[in-house]
Amino acid sequence: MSTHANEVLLGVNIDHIATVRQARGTRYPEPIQAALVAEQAGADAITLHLREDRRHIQDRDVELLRGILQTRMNLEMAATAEMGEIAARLRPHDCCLVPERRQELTTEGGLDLIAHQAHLTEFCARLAEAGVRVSLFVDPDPAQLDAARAIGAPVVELHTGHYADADGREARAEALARIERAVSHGRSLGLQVNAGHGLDYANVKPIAAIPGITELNIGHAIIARALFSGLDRAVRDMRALITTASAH
Ligand SMILES: CC(=O)[C@@H](O)[C@H](O)COP(=O)(O)O
Ligand SMILES: NCC(=O)COP(=O)(O)O
Repeated sequence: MSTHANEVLLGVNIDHIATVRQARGTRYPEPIQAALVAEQAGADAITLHLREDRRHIQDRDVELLRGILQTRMNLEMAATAEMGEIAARLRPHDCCLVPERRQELTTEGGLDLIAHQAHLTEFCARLAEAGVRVSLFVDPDPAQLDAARAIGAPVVELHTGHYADADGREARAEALARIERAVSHGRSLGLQVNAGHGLDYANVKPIAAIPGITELNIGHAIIARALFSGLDRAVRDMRALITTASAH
């Protein structure tokens, strides 16, 4: 676990260990083993996305990890009745509510909090009652952050996918500036502001350097690098990049 008070925290997303397992229906690779290695290598939390279609993480993974993790479990899920029941039963430390579309390859954007404000207000209240800290996965849009505040969620995670996918320096700088403004706006509303999606070894530093950002959730790039350098090394290398960037 990190000890520096201002250090940006790293949540390691282990979904794609399960993606490889599900590709063959084997018993390996084991996401539980990955989570423990990631914790030992310096992860501050383990993130996993229990998708409605169960394409990677399975219910059994969440159940086993809930009793084993030594850091925090950040469970990503859609705001459906089924997922609400699972979260209320297992009570992960954090629950990040995300949009899901069956045909998507990966999460394509943030939740529309304005369109679903009434449902999400009720959903978040039920999770808070169960002792779960709720985070809302949103685009870096001030109106969405205002809605997060109105809904009563203590945490938001800014979707960094458009920053990661930006084509060219100008587009990347524009996407970064949008995230910087959103962090500052979210903090002014009293929200904890996290970020994630599509972050990798080449693009993480400017995001980690944003003042006021608390935690980055990173999965695909870390698991991909682990194929060649091992998961322990892959987590340590990402941890070091974040630490260096957030120290300046
Ligand atoms: C919500 C988010 O940005 C990620 O957790 C992402 O959902 C990872 O899971 P997938 O790779 O299945 O999209
Ligand atoms: N919430 C973002 C996350 O957990 C990891 O996303 P990615 O690094 O796999 O794109």
